[in-house]
Amino acid sequence: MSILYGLAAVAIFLRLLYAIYYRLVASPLAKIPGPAVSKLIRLWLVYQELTGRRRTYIHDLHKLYGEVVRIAPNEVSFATGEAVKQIYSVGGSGYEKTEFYNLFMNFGARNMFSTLTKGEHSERKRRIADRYAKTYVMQPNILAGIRERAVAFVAKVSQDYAARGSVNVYVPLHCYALDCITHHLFHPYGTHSIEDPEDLKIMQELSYHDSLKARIVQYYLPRLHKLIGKVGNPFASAKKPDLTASYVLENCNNRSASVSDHTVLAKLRTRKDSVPAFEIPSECMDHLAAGIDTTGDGLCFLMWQLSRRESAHIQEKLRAEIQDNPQVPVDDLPYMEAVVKEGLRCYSPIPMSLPRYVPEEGRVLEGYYLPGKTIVSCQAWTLHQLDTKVFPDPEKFVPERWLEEDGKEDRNRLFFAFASGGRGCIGKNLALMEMKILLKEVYGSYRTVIAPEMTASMEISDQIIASRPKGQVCLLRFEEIA
Ligand code: HEM
Repeated sequence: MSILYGLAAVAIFLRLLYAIYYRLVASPLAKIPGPAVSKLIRLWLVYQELTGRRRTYIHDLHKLYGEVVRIAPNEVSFATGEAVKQIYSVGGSGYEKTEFYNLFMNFGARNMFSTLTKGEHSERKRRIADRYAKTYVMQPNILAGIRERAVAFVAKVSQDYAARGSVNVYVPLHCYALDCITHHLFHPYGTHSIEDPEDLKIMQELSYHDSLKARIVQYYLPRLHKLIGKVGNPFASAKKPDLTASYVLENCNNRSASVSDHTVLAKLRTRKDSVPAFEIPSECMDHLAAGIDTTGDGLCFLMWQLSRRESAHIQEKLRAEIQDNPQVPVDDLPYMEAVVKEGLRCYSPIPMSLPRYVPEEGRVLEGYYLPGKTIVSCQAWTLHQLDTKVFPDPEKFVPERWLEEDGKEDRNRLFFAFASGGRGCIGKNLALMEMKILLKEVYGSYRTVIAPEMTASMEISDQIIASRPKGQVCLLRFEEIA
């Protein structure tokens, strides 16, 4: 018996030795630079994810090892424009998504964002893409809906400022993003969370969740997640967005017949032939969630940055452009465009890596052979900073860099805030118009500065894929321009 145990121990030892040899030496990925620990085990990367440090960990590895880094035994991170093109754009939608995106199913059903394969994705995208096309978003009735919410935002902040001497813009900005996306999805049943305390609860439920750890456990250990969820372990219990779910289900199931023709829901309903009824709430819930924190946090970081002392001249320049061109559409203001783009470069609402599988046959990328099913990704945070020839002083907020002709192509190639290719952000045009219209309403009439009592951290805090200001408080003063 003891001989058998001995043989088993030797077999396990040899197996382990071979695994180490394979990962460090024989694997096709062995030549890719990276720390030995990453080449040997995924656990170190998972630890970074659990502690909300994946983005900065990968970024530091890129600074140390260069544009291509092996971050786990079967995972490689890239930071070049060529990799962006190959991974996310070639063949329309690029490489297939990994199971990570299962986390974004809603009500047990898939939606466009969480579909893994190209075929399924393009079928879903065809159903609704026109609702987010630039020409569609630029229609007067759509823009009027956004402007109406921006005016409500300004009314709310000026009222709160008069009452308290500073405004925590984190709250009304997320309300604004929620009200805009629900207008696009469900008008006339969009939320009015800027003014209505009941709708405000939906924003609070969505924007103050703390589910990072639970979702990492759910991704890596789905069975354990289910099991320990039953005994109320905090690692397993991502808080369910019940109010939001009820709101979405109510609109999709009970009010759908009477929503306006321009809405996404109306479009989903008219294509009954191709959209199974049970998938409609999942799709709408995804757009609602995708539209709130991204635009809300992007605007929050941007307004904070514009309110800092060192940005005073930028704010003045933006205000001058707005005031000198009252009749020019916001989308045609070059400095506004540069300010928004620089905001999204410095504070990408989705700064994390977007994982994809190398196709079965394998691929050569940036000179390295990658076998099929290797996980590859790029992250906006690194693409926007690593190459200092393209982005000199990358940590500085300099909108002017986007106005220079020299190097324009390279900058645009590395700009990844909305990802790119067929699976890039469908809400990009809507989000950009929301941001620009709000900035015009605010900075055309107000000067903002950081309130002296502002002590909350504006450090970027990573969530499962998006990021938000760590303190979730941003106190600003609003001084009316005479
Ligand atoms: C500043 C605001 C926004 C940013 C920075 C942003 C960024 C992104 C990024 C990086 C992706 C790709 C994610 C991935 O591949 O894992 C994405 C996808 C997506 N975004 Fe946005 N987003 C923003 C606003 C919005 C809004 C307002 C909507 C409203 C509908 C939206 C809806 C979506 C959807 C549905 C997808 C999935 C597209 C697909 O799979 O084809 N986003 N977004």
